[in-house]
Amino acid sequence: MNKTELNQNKQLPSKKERHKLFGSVEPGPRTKPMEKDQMADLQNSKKDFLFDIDMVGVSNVKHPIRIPSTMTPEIQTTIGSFSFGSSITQGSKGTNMSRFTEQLDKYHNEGFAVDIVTLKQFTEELAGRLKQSDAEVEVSFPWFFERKGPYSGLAGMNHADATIRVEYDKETGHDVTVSLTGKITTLCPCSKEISEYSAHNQRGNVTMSVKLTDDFKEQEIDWKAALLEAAESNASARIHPVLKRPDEKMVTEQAYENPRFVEDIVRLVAADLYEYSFVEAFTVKCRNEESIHLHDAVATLSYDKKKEAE
Ligand SMILES: Nc1nc2c(ncn2[C@@H]2O[C@H](COP(=O)(O)OP(=O)(O)OP(=O)(O)O)[C@@H](O)[C@H]2O)c(=O)[nH]1
Repeated sequence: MNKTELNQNKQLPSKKERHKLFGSVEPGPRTKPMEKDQMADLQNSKKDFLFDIDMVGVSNVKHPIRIPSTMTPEIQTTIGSFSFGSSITQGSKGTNMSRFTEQLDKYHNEGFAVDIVTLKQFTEELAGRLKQSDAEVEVSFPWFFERKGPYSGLAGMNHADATIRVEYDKETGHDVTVSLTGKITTLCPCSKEISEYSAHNQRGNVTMSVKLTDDFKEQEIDWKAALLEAAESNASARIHPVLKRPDEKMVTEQAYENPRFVEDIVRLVAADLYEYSFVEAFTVKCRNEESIHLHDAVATLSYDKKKEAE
């Protein structure tokens, strides 16, 4: 049916009358100032407000961002979920929340590419804008990468969940922690050992949180690709978007030849992170979605190379 054939016989009241019908009322008298400089500024009141606050800010801010990558696609537009904050002292009532998103828009207008150098600059500038001695910014986003079938070479897109967290303090400088959750295939070693045929397998979620060394250079290392490789190269098999039968055979056999418990995964991934010179400390978690249970199998391992050096 097209526009002219539609039967529109109902006589509706005007939009203004409709709003009134549903409860809208005439605006009341305006007694408070409209000009910014005459408005009360509660958040900037100075008094003894009992406690310092560790962090106050905004979270769950969705924004388009550009992500550079050494894997294809080399630049991608994706959606970042941001949180911003800073501490405030006992003497301040509140922070100026509009300044977080105001700064985000400034960077957006300058073509915000979310890399570590830019985020460090962003966080330091934010502390200045807030007139605080510290600030923190965290952004999480789905990072996409091309993956080819091992035999056919047919490509498709996979993704991993990435997070960058930058903490800035006027006294101590920047601390950067990056995280990546990649998905892998694991095949149960116990099931393989005890069964006449087959072995059950799982989809594993490997989350690596890594504190970067102060001299980390992202022009030399793509941390996303490095963490993904740590997870996938230690798995029973990698996960692929496109698999033809020869690919499927290869992936199935590879998983059977490389059985892994959840404990094996966290230890093997930890070994790779230990060898990465840009990693100062790390936590590895693996959560296997079990195919023979309704529950998941989980393991966590943390290591701090700085403590080892002490
Ligand atoms: N501090 C504080 N602000 C809030 C809270 N809830 C909402 N707001 C925000 O207060 C913001 C406006 O505050 P400011 O950023 O201080 O605005 P302003 O004082 O005009 O901004 P400046 O000119 O930068 O000082 C709005 O964006 C609201 O979102 C809250 O719980 N605490």
